[in-house]
Amino acid sequence: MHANQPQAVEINTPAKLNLFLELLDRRADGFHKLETVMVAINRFDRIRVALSDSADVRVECGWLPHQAAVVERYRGSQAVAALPRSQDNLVTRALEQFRQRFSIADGFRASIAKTIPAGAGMGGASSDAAGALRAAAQLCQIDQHDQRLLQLAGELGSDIPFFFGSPQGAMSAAIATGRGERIDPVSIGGKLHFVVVHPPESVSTAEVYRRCQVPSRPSSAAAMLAALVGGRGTQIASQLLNRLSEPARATSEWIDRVLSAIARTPVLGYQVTGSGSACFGVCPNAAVASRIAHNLQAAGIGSAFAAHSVCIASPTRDMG
Ligand SMILES: C[C@@](CO)(OP(=O)(O)O)[C@H](O)COP(=O)(O)OP(=O)(O)OC[C@H]1O[C@@H](n2ccc(N)nc2=O)[C@H](O)[C@@H]1O
Ligand SMILES: Nc1ncnc2c1ncn2[C@@H]1O[C@H](COP(=O)(O)OP(=O)(O)O)[C@@H](O)[C@H]1O
Repeated sequence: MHANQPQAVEINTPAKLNLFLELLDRRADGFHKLETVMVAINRFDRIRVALSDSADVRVECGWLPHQAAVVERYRGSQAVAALPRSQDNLVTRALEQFRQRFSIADGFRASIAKTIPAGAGMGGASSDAAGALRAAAQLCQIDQHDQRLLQLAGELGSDIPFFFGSPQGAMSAAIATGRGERIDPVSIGGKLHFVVVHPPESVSTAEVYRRCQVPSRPSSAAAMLAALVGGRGTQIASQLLNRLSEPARATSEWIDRVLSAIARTPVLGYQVTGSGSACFGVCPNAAVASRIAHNLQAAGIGSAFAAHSVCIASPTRDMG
């Protein structure tokens, strides 16, 4: 280790919402070619990664108190995704692969404090894995935008590269193609405001993709991209699309309940995010988003919160 090398790195890993998701084709390997527009939002897990003299990877993962209370309230009623044990955590796989790929002799210790609901279509596991890889890269003095690192990220999970942000500077939204691993940053004309509702039932991404259908004439994301540049909530709301919403609704009855509750509020438009089960509404501003979140929370359909778009942040060093 060099004298000025950080011992540990921390990073806030954001959740994402899919504003647009269209399926283009089913590939021979079972994955789907898609076009999706994702935006990072201010709901974060916090991950700390440290180097270790013992040549292995260990990961601790737990809910922060507020989210733990939400999970506890619904435990036993419906399947709220449990947090995986260390060996099944995507972060463990990410750090193990990182050690192999970059021939790192040291081991890693990681701890994750979670607030992003699991199995919600908000990308929590992918964001944690991206944070772990970016932190490990910083600890080992490897450039965070090194092509080998991005390649590894894409192999580990389709959504992981989005959470690396852009080497060109601050990025909060992007269009993802391929199976989701090819990222092009998208400009947005201002901060976007949302209300997000996560029902007390998680959904498996693989199960939703198993039930999906590729349309014969897929829609294009072009109008959504233009609406984002304009930054007007009403236009963005009119372009929301999610081709996975039907198979997601068929997988969990909660999704229809949440969507009808959101439909009764003054949101500008609403949709399922990713493969569900969380749904969101586009709001004209922060005050409206908070008021709607408060009312939806009282409706007993899960956990509701206001959110806004954020830039994907850089890891911070800890020399201690
Ligand atoms: C649906 C989306 C939309 O952003 O997000 P989530 O709902 O998971 O957050 C993504 O496409 C999810 O990406 P991610 O969660 O990284 O999926 P992966 O781990 O790569 O794949 C999980 C499973 O989903 C299916 N899969 C995933 C991506 C893709 N383009 N086509 C697929 O068919 C495959 O069956 C795969 O085994
Ligand atoms: N660090 C992690 N955080 C949350 N879930 C994880 C993690 N690592 C692996 N998983 C597993 O991945 C599944 C889905 O991950 P998540 O990102 O929360 O949902 P989604 O793919 O719907 O966005 C979880 O149900 C859990 O079993």
